[in-house]
Amino acid sequence: MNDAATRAITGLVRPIEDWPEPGVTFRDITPLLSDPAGFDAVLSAMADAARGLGQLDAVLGVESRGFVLGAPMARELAVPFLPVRKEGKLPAETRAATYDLEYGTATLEIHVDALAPGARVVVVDDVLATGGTLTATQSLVEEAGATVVGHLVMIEIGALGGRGRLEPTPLTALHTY
Ligand SMILES: O=P(O)(O)OC[C@H]1O[C@H](OP(=O)(O)OP(=O)(O)O)[C@H](O)[C@@H]1O
Ligand SMILES: Nc1ncnc2[nH]cnc12
Repeated sequence: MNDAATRAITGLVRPIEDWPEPGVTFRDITPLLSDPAGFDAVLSAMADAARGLGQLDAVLGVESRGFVLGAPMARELAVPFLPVRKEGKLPAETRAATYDLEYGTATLEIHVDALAPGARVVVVDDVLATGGTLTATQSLVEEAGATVVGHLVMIEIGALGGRGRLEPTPLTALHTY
């Protein structure tokens, strides 16, 4: 693992206790995003991990923090960036998946014409908690006849067991709490 990325995450991601509800330790990435060297280290490490997954046809980013990481990664890898959005935001025909979060429920959507059958994609997000977000995203990809070759997150919250829900699809996390 990239030491500069690990240092950036452990030094710049801020724990906020009992937010957005009691019992949750929220991992706030905003201090890292405002540190250009730290942000660059994390993006480089994530792009390196994505290159290790072999040929990729697209990077999918999950709204909203997955956009912040996924779009610059797609640019670095020179592949399309495809947004997976919260309900009601995408203008053309969509498919949808509803899922549970650590603190609520949500629905994600993707444009029906975003993915070609057979496409190989990586899904990018900032945090893996319960795995609901990435599981729902994978189901959207598979409904399109495409394949998630890997999930890629900056931070894994190990105690919530999300990794197990994603098996056998590989998950790379730059840092696990
Ligand atoms: O593994 P899970 O339990 O699904 O949780 C992880 C998801 O929760 C957060 O997003 P959130 O839905 O809070 O939206 P945001 O990125 O717009 O803040 C985070 O950015 C991940 O997408
Ligand atoms: N504890 C947490 N911190 C940041 N983002 C999250 N998404 C789900 N759980 C989270």
